[in-house]
Amino acid sequence: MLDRTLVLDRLSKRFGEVVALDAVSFDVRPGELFGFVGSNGAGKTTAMRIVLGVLAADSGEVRFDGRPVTYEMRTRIGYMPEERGLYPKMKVLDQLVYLAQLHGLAPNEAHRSAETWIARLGLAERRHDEVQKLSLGNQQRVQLAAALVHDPDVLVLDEPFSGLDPIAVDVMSQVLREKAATGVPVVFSSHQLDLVERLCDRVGIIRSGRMVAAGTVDELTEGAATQLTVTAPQAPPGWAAALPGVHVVSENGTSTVVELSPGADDQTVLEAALATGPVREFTRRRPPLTELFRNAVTQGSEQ
Ligand SMILES: Nc1ncnc2c1ncn2[C@@H]1O[C@H](COP(=O)(O)OP(=O)(O)OP(=O)(O)O)[C@@H](O)[C@H]1O
Repeated sequence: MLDRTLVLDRLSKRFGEVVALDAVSFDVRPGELFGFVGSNGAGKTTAMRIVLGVLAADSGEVRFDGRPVTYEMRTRIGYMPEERGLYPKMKVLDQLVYLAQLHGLAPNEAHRSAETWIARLGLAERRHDEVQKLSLGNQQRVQLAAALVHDPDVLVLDEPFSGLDPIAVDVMSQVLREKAATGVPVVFSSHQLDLVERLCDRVGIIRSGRMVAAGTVDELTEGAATQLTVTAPQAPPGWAAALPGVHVVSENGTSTVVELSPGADDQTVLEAALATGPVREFTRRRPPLTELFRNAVTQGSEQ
């Protein structure tokens, strides 16, 4: 039976003294959008390059369909490299046709596919322009088209959203969702965590070459301390600061976010809020991915 899961299994890579990856493992399942996040220099690009075979791992293995990824299988991966990889002087259509043929499509198929993606990504008026004459955002659209033009079985995209305007972000998001919906595993790196949270089925967080968390945002939230949002318009600033087992995360106008220590009672917070006057909101809050990320990348580090 086919198992179209992309598996990174204990990948390690050093550059001299620098340990870029230390036994990094995660998998991207068929039909899944997987967000790969981590601070600058955490190892995302290195891991993606190893998946593509642009770099060799010191140890560990990449598998797809249950088998180690070979050179032939790599031609079935759509890749958007961080450094981008287009020929600046080639025209958009020519470039896409060329890349599609390089990946094994017959000339007429290559043409058809290139035209399809040019239309889908809003590049019709630019199809005979040299890539170097396009705006950066449009170059990025061409780069996405280049990753998709050979109808890949896997998509690996290094920061595909960086530098895109909101419309282009929507187009990119939609295309990635559609591609995943056809059963393709899609992994992309990004520093735009709100976008990752909105778009991805699962998220992996890497810190200094080690995976520190992977799962759905709900799974990553499990075990996090309970947080409450309390809106009490007449409460004086700092009203919650002295409550036992309560840590004030933020105070924004009349709205206060507090975190409870294990065993602390949310009713104590409610009573304290009510003692100040009316309470307009009292809800449990799911920490956003940015907060989980901040905790994951700072926990256990020296700073
Ligand atoms: N070719 C190389 N030679 C030496 N060191 C390298 C090389 N490529 C990466 N590194 C180092 O490996 C570590 C991981 O880098 P990598 O580019 O994978 O991080 P990243 O998570 O993609 O970062 P960013 O978010 O900034 O793109 C960094 O310390 C980087 O300096």
